Amino acid sequence: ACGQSTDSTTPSSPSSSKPAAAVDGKRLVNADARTDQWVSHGRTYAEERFVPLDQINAENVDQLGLAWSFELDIPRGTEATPLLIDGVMYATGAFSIVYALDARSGKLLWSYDPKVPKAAAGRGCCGPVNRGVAAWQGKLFVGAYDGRLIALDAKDGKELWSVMTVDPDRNYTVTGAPRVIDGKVIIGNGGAELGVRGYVSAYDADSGEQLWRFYTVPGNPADGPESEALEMARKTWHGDTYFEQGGGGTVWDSMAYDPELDLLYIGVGNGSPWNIKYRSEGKGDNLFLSSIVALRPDTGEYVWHFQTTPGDSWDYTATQHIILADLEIEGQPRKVLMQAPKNGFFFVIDRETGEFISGNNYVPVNWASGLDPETGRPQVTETADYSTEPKLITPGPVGGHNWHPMSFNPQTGLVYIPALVTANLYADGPTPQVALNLWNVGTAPIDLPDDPDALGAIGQTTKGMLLAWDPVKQEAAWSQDLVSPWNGGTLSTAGNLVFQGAADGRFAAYAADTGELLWQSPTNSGVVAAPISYELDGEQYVTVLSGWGGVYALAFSALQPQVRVPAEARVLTYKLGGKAKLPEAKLEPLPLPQPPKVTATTEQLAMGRELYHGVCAVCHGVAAISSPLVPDLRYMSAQTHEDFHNIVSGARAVQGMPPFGHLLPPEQIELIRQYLAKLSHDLVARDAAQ
Ligand SMILES: O=C(O)c1cc(C(=O)O)c2c(n1)C(=O)C(=O)c1cc(C(=O)O)[nH]c1-2
Ligand SMILES: [Ca+2]
Repeated sequence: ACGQSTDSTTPSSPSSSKPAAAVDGKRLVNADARTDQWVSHGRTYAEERFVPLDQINAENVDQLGLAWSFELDIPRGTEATPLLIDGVMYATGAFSIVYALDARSGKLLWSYDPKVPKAAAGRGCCGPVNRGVAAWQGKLFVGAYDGRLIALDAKDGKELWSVMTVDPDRNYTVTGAPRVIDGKVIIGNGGAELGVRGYVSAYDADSGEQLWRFYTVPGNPADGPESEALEMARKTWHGDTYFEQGGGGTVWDSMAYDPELDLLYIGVGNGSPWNIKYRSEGKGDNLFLSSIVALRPDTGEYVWHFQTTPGDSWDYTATQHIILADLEIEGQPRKVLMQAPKNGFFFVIDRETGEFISGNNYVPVNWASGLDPETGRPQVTETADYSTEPKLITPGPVGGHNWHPMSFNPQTGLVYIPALVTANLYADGPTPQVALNLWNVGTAPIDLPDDPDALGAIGQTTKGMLLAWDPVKQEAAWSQDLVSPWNGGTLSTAGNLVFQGAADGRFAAYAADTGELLWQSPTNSGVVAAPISYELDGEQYVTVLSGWGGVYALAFSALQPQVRVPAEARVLTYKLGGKAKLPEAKLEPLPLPQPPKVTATTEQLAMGRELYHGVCAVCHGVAAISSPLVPDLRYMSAQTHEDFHNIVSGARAVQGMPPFGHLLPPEQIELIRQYLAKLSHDLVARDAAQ
């Protein structure tokens, strides 16, 4: 029983002598035909994340159970989509660790740890996550968080080559999955919150030699003319200081490829800093920020672009998942590209030309009143301008949709979006020097307002949605509300199902046509990754990685009190009648702290709060309310209070606490400590009052 393989190669078991991960151009281009494989990130080059299998379907999904699970080494943000090649599953975990598992049993075949220095966690915006590997002719490729692109022998995980793809003196990180096109490994990077210039590069799969690099924003004006594309882009920037702050435009996640048109599509991120006032004298479109750019994969040559947020000032990246599909629009077959970028508008673009076809907002937005019907250019409102006073803007910087992959079911014609409904109080703010390795976004630090009205407005509008979007009608078909905005990516199947994990520790299946919740099962930790499905020996499986994490999990526990999940990370594989059990979820309440005396004045505490939110909150959480991924500083012991200055200065760098001694003088560290002690006292007082 070899499933529905439609080519002559029979699936091999991991113990056979067949070469591992023998993926070539033919297999990648024809990936849709093999339901016993998942050979590239979005299953196919078009990245639909749709599996034409219906053994598990809306009628029997209630019998789905765990077949096996495998625990990962690091219980932190787990964002990877695994690959499934000839019976072997290739997954990645936090800090870019790679695992090869026997897909039938979940048994570990090998693992590879690139030994990313733990303190590097502080060099990225959003945690040391990794979204998966790519495969080509016996090799696997992983982008390590510290900027290396590493080739492994798929058979045993031995390192074959490793190249540094970034300037290690700037705050670049790599979180996205590489893609391979005709022997070229394509990889981008992140860092646009910390002052970098974005680009995407191609490396030779055999040798690791760099073949081309496409920068997404203009370089140092002092260096003279650049490529034609960048000369065109330069005309949309003002002043010449953007270069010192990087400019941004990182390509940190999405890519897709159309083999017929031979076009590689990349999703480009936000400006660095966010605030256009400090980047481009407050004006200009700033190409290719927040754009989808089409390139020739052989050379990296620019072909066309479509900018989703001209003059981005809100971290509205267009790095969100890109799906290629053929749709009938107004009676005409159209080759389209679809994206739901952070800015809240769903775009359907002609993927041959980059021409705008249609668009509409898929979540509430107040930064724009709509799109120009001809060009698709957002019509920006007064509300979006925070240059003179703070503004409550929707969506916030985590977007209406973040990196969590969506999926497209050609049978229902719907796109299933893991949507976020969020708002943020944007205000003009400082731009610390890039060399300080701090967030440098030119807006006030993330915080929540004390004003109960403003806080209420944010809290009430914050939720998650599994949103079924009709890309032809540009309207919702149905949606399901979720307690946290931050949930898993989606998978569509021919069994009229959509699979999605959730923040509150569940993996669920919904009817693709109606949205009815049909099945759910506990996952202990929260799920942010996207599932895959495949069949082995005639049986259909669904796999998803659990592991609560990513930027919202770290920073915004204060806004999602319902989400109390333990820090655990696993590969979870399900099948009909599966009987395996997960260990009991462990989430012990933390013992109440015995905080030291607060000696700071009210004014000093306010300064401590501001410093905390400027430096600490992106990992330890706004208002110091943290997820269990990193220590909740309100619960610090007396000993930790004593060691606080040393810890902040680097004493726990090997455990992953980045050193901040170079930028925080002892008086400021003390103010932060006092602020935290004050929060501890508040906690104790609240407990006593209950
Ligand atoms: O601008 C960038 O370079 C960049 C990089 C990344 C990243 O690499 O993870 C994220 C973001 N931005 C970002 O804006 C964002 O919301 C985000 C969420 C996550 C995550 O993994 O949860 N990464 C990133
Ligand atoms: Ca960003």
